[in-house]
Amino acid sequence: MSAGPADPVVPPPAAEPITVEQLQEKVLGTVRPLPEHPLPLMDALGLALAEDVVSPIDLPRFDNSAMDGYAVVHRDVATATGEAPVHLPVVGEIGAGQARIRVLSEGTAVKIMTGAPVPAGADTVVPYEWTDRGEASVRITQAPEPAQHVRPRGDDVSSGDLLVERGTVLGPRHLGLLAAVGRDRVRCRQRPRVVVLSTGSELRDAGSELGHDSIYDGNSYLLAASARAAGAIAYRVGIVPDDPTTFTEALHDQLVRADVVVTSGGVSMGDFDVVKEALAPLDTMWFGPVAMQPGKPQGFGTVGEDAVPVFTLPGNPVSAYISFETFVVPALRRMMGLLPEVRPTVPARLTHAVTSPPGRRQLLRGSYDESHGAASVSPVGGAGSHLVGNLAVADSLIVVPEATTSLAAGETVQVVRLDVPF
Ligand SMILES: Nc1nc2c(c(=O)[nH]1)N[C@H]1C(S)=C(S)[C@@H](COP(=O)(O)OP(=O)(O)OC[C@H]3O[C@@H](n4cnc5c(N)ncnc54)[C@H](O)[C@@H]3O)O[C@H]1N2
Ligand code: MOO
Repeated sequence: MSAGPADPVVPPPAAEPITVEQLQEKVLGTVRPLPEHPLPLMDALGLALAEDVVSPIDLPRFDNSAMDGYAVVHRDVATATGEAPVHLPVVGEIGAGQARIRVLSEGTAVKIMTGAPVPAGADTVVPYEWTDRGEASVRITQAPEPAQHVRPRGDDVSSGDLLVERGTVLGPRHLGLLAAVGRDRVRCRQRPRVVVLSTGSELRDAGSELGHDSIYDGNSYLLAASARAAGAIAYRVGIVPDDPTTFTEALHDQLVRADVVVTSGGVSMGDFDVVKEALAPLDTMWFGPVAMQPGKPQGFGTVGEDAVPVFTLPGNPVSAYISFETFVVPALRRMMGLLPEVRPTVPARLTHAVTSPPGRRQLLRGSYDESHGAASVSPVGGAGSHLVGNLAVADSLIVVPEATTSLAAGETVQVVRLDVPF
């Protein structure tokens, strides 16, 4: 039997895409909440509180004046009018933080400033506007109500009150309250440290010269800024060329300071897809397509002794960004103890018709508007995953479900609002 022509190389069958939810489940089944620590208040902004905070003191801490004026005994001034003013000797002055006079005798008045402690014996404050502002003696021409302009101790917060509940996401007002009762640290889950690596031999740093075939590395800024916006600490590592050994070394160098690693590029079908080449042999990593657009080629798993979660996002900028929002943000929120983990969608009326390929959930860039009552969303630019100009203008993603290939203007769609806290 004579030898025939060599058998053609048959490529392995393409992997079946998994759904967005399946990859989210894989991610959330892997990442764990980070440990809790007492953190300085300013570092706790945006984090979930990991303790119930009970007030150790009353607020106001002492009866204090709500006005600049005179502290008096109400009985002494009850009859004061313009026609029949009351005159009282002034025994001194009490400034906020300068309360040398602690007791007031009947038949006298003491100057008092807003916030200063009302002396024992006094029960009412007469504002300057109802007096002649006398120094040695004061003429009072209007009678206040009993206890008027006195802010009583414990009126706002009582010692022992539950001030901020475990799980509350701390905003500026919570931090203000916690500091007001004397807390300088609170227990929170620590922020994840996210290392961002951009791969691609075509990449150059912003600010440097471009060659005829090079482009600027926008993704490391896009992803590091997204990590910071999600509440994480971001380390933007330099560009890694398309060389698997260099990539593996760069990755392992970074693991020591990473709770999460995010890479961009090198995960598709190309001849230089460095990330896939370096990590696909690990049985702790998964690579495959996800039924979404942009963001089809994805990889996720863990690397190193500490099993650091690694997200290998596609290099196209819009794909990288949408993948980060869809898969990395829920992981970061799980680590920080923030709920919900996946950003919720809201309904809105579509202003223009759109089309979409079958079998993939399309996430179209959109501009959301609720200024005219009902919520609406307009598509921004095309669907191409290289269109960063459009991405910067968009504030939302229009969700076109997998089985839908077209939507008419006026239909209701689900929208991911990108810039609103959740
Ligand atoms: N034969 C096939 N080719 C491609 C497929 C496919 O299924 N079969 N999928 C396409 C899809 S979808 C995507 S998304 C991309 C993903 O490719 P990679 O993750 O391997 O990314 P690269 O090839 O490295 O880069 C893609 C694109 O993005 C630019 N890029 C990369 N990094 C950056 C960066 N840091 N800043 C700015 N721009 C970046 C890069 O220059 C390329 O233009 O694969 C398709 N191909
Ligand atoms: O799926 Mo790719 O992520 O379209 O650009």
